[in-house]
Amino acid sequence: MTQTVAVLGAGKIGEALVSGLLRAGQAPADVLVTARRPERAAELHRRYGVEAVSNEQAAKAADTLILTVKPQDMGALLDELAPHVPADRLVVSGAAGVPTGWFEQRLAPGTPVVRVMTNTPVLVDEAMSVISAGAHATEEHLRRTEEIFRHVGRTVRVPESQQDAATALSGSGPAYFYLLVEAMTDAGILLGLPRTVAHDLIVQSAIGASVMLRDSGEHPVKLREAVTSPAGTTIAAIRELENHGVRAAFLAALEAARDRSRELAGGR
Ligand SMILES: NC(=O)C1=CN([C@@H]2O[C@H](COP(=O)(O)OP(=O)(O)OC[C@H]3O[C@@H](n4cnc5c(N)ncnc54)[C@H](OP(=O)(O)O)[C@@H]3O)[C@@H](O)[C@H]2O)C=CC1
Ligand SMILES: O=C(O)[C@@H]1CCC=N1
Repeated sequence: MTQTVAVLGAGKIGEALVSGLLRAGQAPADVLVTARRPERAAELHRRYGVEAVSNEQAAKAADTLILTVKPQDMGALLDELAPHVPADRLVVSGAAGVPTGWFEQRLAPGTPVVRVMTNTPVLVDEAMSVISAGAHATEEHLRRTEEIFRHVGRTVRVPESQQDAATALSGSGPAYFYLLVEAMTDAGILLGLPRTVAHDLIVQSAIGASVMLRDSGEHPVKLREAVTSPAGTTIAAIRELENHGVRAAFLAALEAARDRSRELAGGR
């Protein structure tokens, strides 16, 4: 990796990407960051030794620009950035909802744009990053993007038409698991366990179940069946989950997340 990468709007996701790039061997001199607040810029410089520059300087200096501001801040960023981005730069957007066409309309004709939906496990190198090409992005641009995001987890390519669904599933996905852990810990307390014990039991069960899902190659139904003994405890719980419509709640919830991602496309 010898190309310069700039992370514009280095908040939670942007900082995790900077950290991943450096751990993968990219020299701090080849990584630029931008921030809205001077104290945030200083913090990133202190932590990682990377140079904090203006958005305009980043646009002029970096081969790849990764935009990690919130969707609602993307309009202001593009107004500032667009006049300074040469058409041979690769622009990677990490924002939920915003289509590549929106960037293409604001950048010089022919500028390659790639859209990525990652997730917060990027902080522990276990991200799921979902990648789509815009109209002018070639195989080489997709590979460059994959190379960056592979340092912090897995990558998968999908057509851009599937990005709002991917945002609902893996972009927001970690939040659903945290909610589940929270609810199950409360249940443990209801059953008389100390909070710390309940938390540890659920977290380790979640880790064990996740590793089995990833490594066994078995369908989740098979894995669940192996836990569910005839007339046993698990089926008693599953009856209640079905009675309370948990499966239907997930279908409705992910539809709502997908719809919100679509709405963000028009919200800047
Ligand atoms: N959080 C998540 O789980 C996921 C988020 N995403 C997407 O990633 C993006 C970033 O999310 P996240 O990291 O959580 O958000 P953060 O708010 O942590 O990071 C965004 C950063 O951009 C800065 N910023 C805003 N405008 C500008 C500007 N014009 N120039 C320079 N910096 C600017 C903000 O500054 P300030 O600190 O002053 O606000 C902030 O530090 C979003 O688009 C989101 O849709 C994608 C997948 C998962
Ligand atoms: O909630 C959000 O809008 C962002 C995008 C995916 C996860 N967090």
